[in-house]
Amino acid sequence: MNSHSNSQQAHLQQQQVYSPIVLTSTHRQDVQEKYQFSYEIGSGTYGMVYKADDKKRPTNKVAVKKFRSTKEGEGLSLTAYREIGLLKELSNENIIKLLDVCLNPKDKLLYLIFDYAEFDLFGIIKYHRENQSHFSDVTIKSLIWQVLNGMHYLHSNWVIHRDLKPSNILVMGEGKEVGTVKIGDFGLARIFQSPLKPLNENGVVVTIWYRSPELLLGSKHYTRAVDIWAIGCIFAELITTKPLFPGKEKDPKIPSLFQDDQVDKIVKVLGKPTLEMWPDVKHLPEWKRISNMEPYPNTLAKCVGIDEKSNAYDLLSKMILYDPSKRITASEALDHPYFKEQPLPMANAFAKSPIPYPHRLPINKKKREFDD
Ligand SMILES: Nc1ncnc2c1ncn2[C@@H]1O[C@H](COP(=O)(O)OP(=O)(O)OP(=O)(O)O)[C@@H](O)[C@H]1O
Repeated sequence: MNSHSNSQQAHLQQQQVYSPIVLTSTHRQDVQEKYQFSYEIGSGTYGMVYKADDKKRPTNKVAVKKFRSTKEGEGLSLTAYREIGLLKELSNENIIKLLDVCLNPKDKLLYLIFDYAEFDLFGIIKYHRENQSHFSDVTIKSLIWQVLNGMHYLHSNWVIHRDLKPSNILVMGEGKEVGTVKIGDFGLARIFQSPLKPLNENGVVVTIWYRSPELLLGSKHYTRAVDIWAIGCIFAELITTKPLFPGKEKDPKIPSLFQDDQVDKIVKVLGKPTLEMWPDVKHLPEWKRISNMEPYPNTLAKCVGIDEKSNAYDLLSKMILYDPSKRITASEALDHPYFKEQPLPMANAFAKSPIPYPHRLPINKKKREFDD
């Protein structure tokens, strides 16, 4: 290739990278003009979540996620805006609908507007744990089937969630979708930050309980298998109502990212990973740290309290598998005999309406004004 075509190509590449993104008027709208804020319902890594009404369709409740500003002077990259635009295109019965994107001219913050879901698995599991009651088999199966169905859709569209946990698994509380699972927060981890840090810059704790062993051992590559591991952990948690691997997070001031206690919790349930079961583990940066550990037997069935010969155990053990390349995929899991035997999964996971769990409350138990 001659130098002329080389420079032309470089110019073209530059155009591709720096072509201006056209922010439509919908993006630049004042959120308070479009949405009537009720109160704050929670906060997480990225900012606060509010319950609100869509002023044009007041019967429609929405959840508005207000993103914290990034460091002084640092806006969101064009790539981030483009990716958010792509998330708006995603649509499946088991993922939460991103309805609108607002760049608020007043505070210059980004707001994402989602369908409102009355419940999430964090609250629902907590309710059962505190009441010492258990989920029925049909509820567990319906919840896991729907999570896998939403995840299969995301994975087929090249979206890896990366931060799946009970508070991100929402459940609709009313209307024709009552009892339906909606996966929330998908795509955000990649756009905004890596969830590898135990504590983010704003001091919000990021849970490591659902983190896969390959990430814990230092892999920098996110694959679909990290989401399957998290779903496996949530499956076990639904059965027992207790987290399967509740590791203690390390003090973030300690420089190493290696989470000893989290790894320890996993090894004590699944046994020590061997090169036979996971040949590629030897390439992971932190492999040395576990290669000298004592061997343990695999006690997963006992820890979860299910029969080793059951289909439920077979599926669970294929999700919570050390080697990510051998871990079951979402599409294979949906085809597993567990979902073909009675009771069959249902669209309303709770098989009754209204769903008998406490509704979301304002986080300060009193109405909070949007701007205070
Ligand atoms: N669409 C929604 N409808 C109703 N509640 C929601 C919706 N999206 C999120 N929430 C709730 O708002 C709260 C805060 O959510 P958020 O996703 O910001 O944080 P998180 O999941 O607790 O933590 P992280 O940000 O680290 O993932 C959670 O209780 C979550 O269930």
